[in-house]
Amino acid sequence: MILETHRLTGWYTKNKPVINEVHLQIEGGKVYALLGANGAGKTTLLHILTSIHGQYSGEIRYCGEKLTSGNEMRLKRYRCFIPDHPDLFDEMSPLGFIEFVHRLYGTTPDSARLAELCGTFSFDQFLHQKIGSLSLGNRQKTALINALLLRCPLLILDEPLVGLDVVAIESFYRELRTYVTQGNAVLLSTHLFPIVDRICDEAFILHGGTIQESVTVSRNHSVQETFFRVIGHE
Ligand SMILES: Nc1ncnc2c1ncn2[C@@H]1O[C@H](COP(=O)(O)OP(=O)(O)OP(=O)(O)O)[C@@H](O)[C@H]1O
Repeated sequence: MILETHRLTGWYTKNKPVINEVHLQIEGGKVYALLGANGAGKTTLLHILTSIHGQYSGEIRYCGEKLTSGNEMRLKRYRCFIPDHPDLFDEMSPLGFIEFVHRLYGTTPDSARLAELCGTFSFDQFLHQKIGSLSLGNRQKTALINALLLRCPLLILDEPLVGLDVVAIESFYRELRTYVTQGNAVLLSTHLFPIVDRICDEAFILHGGTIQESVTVSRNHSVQETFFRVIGHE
């Protein structure tokens, strides 16, 4: 199992949990969606999993190892997180950023794969520009290309399509599928059912602070219907 949580409870104000006793199991080879209404706690959950938010109880295990404050930096190599609006360094170029993050992970970017991804995402002409001068979509592509190059066992994405054009979205779908066929897993939060139907294998529905349903995505089963039933809307 790449990621497991046990009784994960997180809060901003003590005794007012935003997520409550969440159990997750994420295995390699699959793309998982995290669904929930506005304010359901999706970003909070992703921030707890990636050690951005530290007010939680319960257990998080990456590849069998329990996450603690002592091994946070070491276990970082098991996952890569892309927030909905990535906070990149404006003065750096995308290439500089990619090299910088790889150094933090104790590795170097694969230049052949970088060239391939730049082609896939029509990104060659932006690789040496200042990040601060890039459009939202191209900033998003910087974070995405970097994450795909890092090849962490788990890629975690918060609202990944923000800013991407239709061609980039198609490439993104293909790249995620390839990523998981190599034994990795992807966990993404989204409000968009087309992305769930198109690329996800499983969907977690977060409501009332807990995962109310874990749905296997298939042609015979409408995730959207289950979602509306769970959150109490027709
Ligand atoms: N920094 C914060 N301090 C206090 N409360 C917060 C903070 N961030 C989020 N919350 C609260 O936690 C709850 C969950 O918010 P969160 O952003 O995790 O939801 P979400 O499911 O990602 O929402 P959305 O779909 O709107 O992005 C909300 O009630 C929100 O107001």
